This record gives sequence, C-alpha cells and structure tokens, in this order.
Amino acid sequence: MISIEGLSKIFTADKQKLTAVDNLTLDIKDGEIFGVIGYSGAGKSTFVRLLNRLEEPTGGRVVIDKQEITSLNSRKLRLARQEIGMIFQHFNLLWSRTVKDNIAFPLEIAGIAKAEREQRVQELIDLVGLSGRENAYPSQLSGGQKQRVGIARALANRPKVLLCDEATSALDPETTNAILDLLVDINQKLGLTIILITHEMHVIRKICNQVAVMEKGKIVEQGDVLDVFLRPKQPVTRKFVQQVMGSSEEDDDLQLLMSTYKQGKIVRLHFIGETTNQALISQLAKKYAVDINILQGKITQTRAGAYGTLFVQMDGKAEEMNKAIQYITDETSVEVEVIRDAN
Ligand SMILES: Nc1ncnc2c1ncn2[C@@H]1O[C@H](COP(=O)(O)OP(=O)(O)OP(=O)(O)O)[C@@H](O)[C@H]1O
Repeated sequence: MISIEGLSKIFTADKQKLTAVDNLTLDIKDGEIFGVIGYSGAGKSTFVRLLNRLEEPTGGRVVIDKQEITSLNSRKLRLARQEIGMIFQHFNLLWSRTVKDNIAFPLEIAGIAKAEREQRVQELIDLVGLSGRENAYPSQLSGGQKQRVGIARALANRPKVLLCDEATSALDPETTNAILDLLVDINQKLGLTIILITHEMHVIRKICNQVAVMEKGKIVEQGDVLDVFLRPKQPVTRKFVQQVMGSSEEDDDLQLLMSTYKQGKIVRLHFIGETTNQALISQLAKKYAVDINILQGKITQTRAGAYGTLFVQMDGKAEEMNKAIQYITDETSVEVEVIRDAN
C-alpha cells in the first residue's frame, strides 16, 4: 500500500543543516497497523508529514496505493490527500464549528452535496461513538471526544490510509485505550492501513502488527511487534521494550529464587505469541499429579498473543513432573526451561 524509498528531509535553520529524516526506505502492507516509535527529536513527526507532503521532502519517493505522491502537482496532491486521512496530538479542530460541522468540513471542500454530506456525517458520528454530541462545540468535549471528532473528520472522504501523529499523547491512560480500541475497530471494519507514530511502547504493543524504531532520522530496527519484543537488537529498542516489561534484573532474581525455593524444579516458561493456552497452569495441575507454585513473572498482551516470562516451582514425583514438562513442549508454543532440578 505504501512504498517509501530513500526519503530525506534536511532543515536549514540559522545556516545550520539538520537531517530530520535520513534516507529512509520502508514498505507498508495494505490493512496493516504500522507503528513508528522513537524518542523526541528522532524525526517521527517529520517522517509522517512527508508522507502527505505537509512537509516537502528534500529527496526520495513516496508511493501510496500506486500513486507517486512525491511527483504530484499541487492540484493532484489536494485530491490525493483526500485518500490520506490524518489525526493529530492536539486534535486541530475548528473551535467555531460544532462536532457535525467539523466532520462535514472535508466533505464541503470535496464538493459533496448537502444531503449526502449530512448522511455521511451521521454515519461517521455513529462509527466513532459520538451520537448525541452532534451539536456540541470542541470546547464542550473531553479530550477523548475531541480525538473522536478528529478521527471522524479524517475518515470523512473514505481514505485508504490513516496517519496518526502522537494521537493519544495528550490523553489519559483510560481514554488512550478507548481511542486505540476505536482505531483497531476502524482498521478491521474498513480495512484501512494505519501508520501511527508514538513514543510509548504500550501503544505499539496494544494495536500494531509491525513496528519500526527511529533514531536520529533513521529506522534502526523493524519487524513484527512480537519479534521485536522477543529479540530487541538495538539499545534504544531494548529501552522501549523495558517501558512495557520492566527492566530485567533476572540474574539476581534467579539466584534469589533458587536459594528461597529449595524443593522440586524451578521452571522458566516463556510465552511467545501464546493465544490458546492461557490456562496452562491449571491444565497442568489437572492433568498431572504436580503442584505448581507461581514465583514471579511478567506477561503482556500484544496483538499477536501473549509475550513474557513466568517462573514456577514444580513439585511432585519425578515421572509426573517430566510428563508435565513434556506436555508443555509437545502441545503448546510456550518455551520451557528447567533452570534448577533438586530431584
Ligand atoms: N520546521 C523545522 N525547522 C527546523 N528544524 C525542524 C523543523 N521541524 C523539525 N525540526 C527538527 O527536526 C528534528 C526531528 O523533529 P521531529 O519533530 O520530526 O521529531 P519527533 O521524533 O517527532 O519528536 P517530537 O515527538 O518531539 O516531535 C528535530 O531535531 C527538530 O528540531
């Protein structure tokens, strides 16, 4: 759906040149929710604004749905932008217009007749969950409601792509989750491709299929969200994974676990994309004559399933414990490692 080749942006300020986006090449598939994460100044906002030429590239090519955005003249670019919706951190609503008139605005610009416009606005209001607030002004809305207006307005002309520039950064955690759920809902209902930039790894974890990590204008790491959680290669990526998983002080912890729990086996269970065996521990205890004591762990949910580690103490007859471990190996995708066996 989106193909980016050698995209660059160099700003010149006070005779100094600053490369905000540095020769970036990337492909994004149709229907994907693609996350771009990076710290402040990494070049994320500039990157996303280059895609619809809110910022003019210094070099490179952007092709969206077979149309080369970077070579369009201004009239054709205006038309192409109708196919590329965008939402912003600070919503960018028109304060003198009601909810419904904000949503109608891009339809007016596209020259849609009044009756059709009104029908479309109502559909969008229902889609984003704003029924009953049609005639409110932005100043009368909560942050979450304002972003719902932003989303409805961005979807008005039925775009194929939605760009989200830190769309939840101004919202509290609960509202953030509600807006992220809405984005997933829209992605599924409309098959829309979403590119989302953020500095928060939990946003990536919750809704993205793919993630790219940006640092100093470059993409330093990219892949399936679960793979990046599992094998973060760059220091910056490890820091982002730690935002969700906590820092790993595992070596110290292991010594403490082993000296505290002296009986049976201590087993590390590594969940990677597990979706079907959430009740693993209770299943093991029912099937085999083993006692399982949960010692420590952290498991988080990504869109591709659960990810994380759980340490358990397993006790019972050696034969039963071995059968239980064999079961995990053969029947589930959980990786199992016996890190201490007292028997
Ligand atoms: N219009 C501009 N003129 C000059 N420099 C700019 C301009 N816009 C951005 N920059 C610089 O480009 C670099 C990347 O900025 P950008 O806003 O894209 O980063 P970001 O990753 O989105 O960070 P943030 O989340 O803080 O906005 C920064 O060093 C910034 O100061």
